[in-house]
Amino acid sequence: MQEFHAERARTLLNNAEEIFDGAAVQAAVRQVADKLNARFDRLDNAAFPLVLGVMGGAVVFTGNLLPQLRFPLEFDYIHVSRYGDDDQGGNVVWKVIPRPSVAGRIIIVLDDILDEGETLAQVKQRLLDMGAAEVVIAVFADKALKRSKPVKADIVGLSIPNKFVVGFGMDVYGYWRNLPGLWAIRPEDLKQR
Ligand SMILES: O=P(O)(O)OC[C@H]1O[C@H](OP(=O)(O)OP(=O)(O)O)[C@H](O)[C@@H]1O
Ligand SMILES: Nc1nc2[nH]cnc2c(=O)[nH]1
Repeated sequence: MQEFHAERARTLLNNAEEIFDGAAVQAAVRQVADKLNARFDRLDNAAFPLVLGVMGGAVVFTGNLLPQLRFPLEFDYIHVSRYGDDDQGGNVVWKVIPRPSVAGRIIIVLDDILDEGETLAQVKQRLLDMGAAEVVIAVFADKALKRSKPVKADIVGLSIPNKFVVGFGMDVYGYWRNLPGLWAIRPEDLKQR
């Protein structure tokens, strides 16, 4: 079990660079909401989508986005972790799996970040295997990588550089999910670079 130290948290943040401030973050969430509303907030749309937040990182994005969605929806969550308290991904660990009621539904998956894409690729495949009719992926941030990813997001709030970021739900070693903006951690402060 990791020990937490307030001083370490403050040092990580002091060395970090803010790459999107709170206003830019909120504008990005609004853009995601606009795109989802354009697709689902229509009188001729009989679909009743199930919105699934991918915990824990999506908690802030989800909480900011949901009140901006104007169409009838159901909300639920799944819980998946690939990074744990590390800054590099490992195996995808399912902590809460989707409920069987995903079968036949249009699912809107919300996640904070699409990085290497392993997490959302597995999430999407699992939902389709369980009989989901369609999976629409909306991410707050899509990280620019030089290689291709195993899954694409349908809706992206921000395209971000290839840096390890924290804030707006994202953590470094368990710290700083609570920041309103997005910060890039100084590479020298990461365990694995
Ligand atoms: O595209 P990938 O390289 O697979 O990474 C993206 C995933 O990493 C983060 O989750 P993490 O495993 O850190 O768990 P958390 O949501 O609890 O922060 C994030 O929330 C995504 O789900
Ligand atoms: N906090 C955080 N979690 C991630 N998971 C995948 N990429 C990232 C990242 O850049 N920051």
